[in-house]
Amino acid sequence: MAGLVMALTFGFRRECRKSRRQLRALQQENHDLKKALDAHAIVAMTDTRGVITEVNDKFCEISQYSREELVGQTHRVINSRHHPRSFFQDLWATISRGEVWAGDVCNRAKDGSLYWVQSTVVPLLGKDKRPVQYIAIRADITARKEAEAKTQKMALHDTLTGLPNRRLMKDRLAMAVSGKARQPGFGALILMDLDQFKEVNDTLGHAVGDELLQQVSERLTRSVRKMDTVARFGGDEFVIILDNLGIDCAGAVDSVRRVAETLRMALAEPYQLAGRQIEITPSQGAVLFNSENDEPGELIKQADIALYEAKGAGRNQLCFFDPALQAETVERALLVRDLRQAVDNDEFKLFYQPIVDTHREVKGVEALLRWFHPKHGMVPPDRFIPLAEQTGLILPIGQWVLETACAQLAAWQQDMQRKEWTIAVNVSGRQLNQTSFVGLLRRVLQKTGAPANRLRLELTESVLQDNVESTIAKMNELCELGVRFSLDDFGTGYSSLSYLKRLPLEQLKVDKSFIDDIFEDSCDAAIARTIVALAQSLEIGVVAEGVETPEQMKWLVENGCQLFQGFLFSRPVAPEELAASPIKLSS
Ligand SMILES: Nc1nc2c(ncn2[C@@H]2O[C@H](COP(=O)(O)O[C@H]3[C@@H](O)[C@H](n4cnc5c(=O)[nH]c(N)nc54)O[C@@H]3COP(=O)(O)O)[C@@H](O)[C@H]2O)c(=O)[nH]1
Repeated sequence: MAGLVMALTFGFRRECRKSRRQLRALQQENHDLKKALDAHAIVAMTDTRGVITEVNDKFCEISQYSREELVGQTHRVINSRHHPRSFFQDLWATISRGEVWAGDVCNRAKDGSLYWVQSTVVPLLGKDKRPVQYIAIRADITARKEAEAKTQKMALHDTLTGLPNRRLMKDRLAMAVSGKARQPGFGALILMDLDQFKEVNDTLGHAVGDELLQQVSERLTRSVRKMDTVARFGGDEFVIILDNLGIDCAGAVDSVRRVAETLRMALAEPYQLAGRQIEITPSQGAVLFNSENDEPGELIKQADIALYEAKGAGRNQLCFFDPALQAETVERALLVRDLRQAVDNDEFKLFYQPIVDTHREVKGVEALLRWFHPKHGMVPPDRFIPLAEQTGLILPIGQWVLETACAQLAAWQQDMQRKEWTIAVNVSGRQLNQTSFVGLLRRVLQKTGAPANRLRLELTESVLQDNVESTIAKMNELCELGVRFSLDDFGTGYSSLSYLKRLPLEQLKVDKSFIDDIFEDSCDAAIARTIVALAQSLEIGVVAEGVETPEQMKWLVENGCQLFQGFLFSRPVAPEELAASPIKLSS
């Protein structure tokens, strides 16, 4: 028995020593695990109410609170208010069920700075399988979140100005439009473009242009409410989204007008750039929206149409989108698209209208452009010349006209009947103002071999309104090449008689509108008579335009006019159809 007791005692002691060894080993393992966890993770333990019972050093380090300040508090102490209430409601619902919750949390440190943690909250369960406490294990992911935010900002913001870019603007517009389902009322989209930006870029360089865009962005942002969006649409185009403009349409229109005016005034203050004072004005197109069914892409197009109207109406102003304009604008846009191809596709033809003397002998012709559109047939110049002017396409088209007319003049040098004819070509202000215009015409004359003294350039009075001095200088340079000038549509503009005598003109053309009514309107007759007398006293020629009846011609001859153009003699025709002199009068 004693032997058995001893054996049991030894056995028991051995077992106890073994258990102690195992316990020490377990404690060591636990300690190592804790050390490893502390080195890597931010750890906190809470009770079931969320009161912090234990935190590790990393928690104190990242939150900047001491252990004493944290234990006994809930996690509210580090709440950043970044997440909505529902975020934490979801967290608590998950862990209260005894499930693990994982997610990214933005917290606020003691000094107010924000930090991000990737968080896993593990409930420790009691015998009844209900949580008795929670362990939160977190990793600092602030750097990753900052990098992500930076990438996202770059993807959604314009690098030059820092403003929301086109993509973000479209998102915000889509949000504002869809918000109409919950909150009725008007919002508005303003599309804005800087009227003189191209000149700033061209004359002062792109660096100055960039600085101007930055200053414009700041002024725009300062001029609207925080809730409004100012975005850069691209180039010198900006978009402003206004929301919550009320449920009354007229009131919303008034608000948009007020904001547009504020923006216009903000941009009107001179800019100091590259040691120069620069002034710019904006053109603005606006459209209202008040239904979640409005299409953001369509709204942008409509604001663009309104912007186009504002520019066409003289710039530096606001136009609202008018649905009636839409069809016309679409048609115009299609025509411009086709006009771009027209020279290359050989769709233009020059027609010629004779200019005759008192014996109906042809003395020259006016070249008049015709566009034979593959689908629409003949498009009248009144329809496409203004579009060509607005888009700058008048430059390549005008060059084609000059080349074709000069080639015709050169060809007529071999034709005894037409050798002496002149060709008058209409030249727009935009063409004449090109710095390279004199060189261009010199090259065309050389290339075609046309006699320069048979070429007439027809200018309208409007061309002479701006930069009179430089226009006179350019006209004199062109005269040295041998070409001559006519002043077209005379009497319809605001020509100053004082500079008329300084212009190197060969003739005035009396506008058709005066000839039309010489028998009905005594004023028109007096004006036509005065223009003829003026030309005589300036010792230059005069051509009466739009002569349609023999009576008109008789009256003009009696009043001293020597040259005539009009349907009475011939409509503009293709060169091969030009009648021989003297022209038989049409009945
Ligand atoms: N910059 C350029 N402008 C051009 C060019 N080609 C034409 N145009 C301008 O387009 C406007 C319309 O021209 P068009 O339809 O050719 O009309 C001309 C004549 O057909 C018309 N005319 C002439 N006589 C009569 C007449 O007796 N009755 C009547 N109803 N119409 C008549 O007048 C137009 C000529 O006008 P003008 O140029 O003022 O002499 C017109 O403004 C053209 O200038 C081009 O190549 N470049």
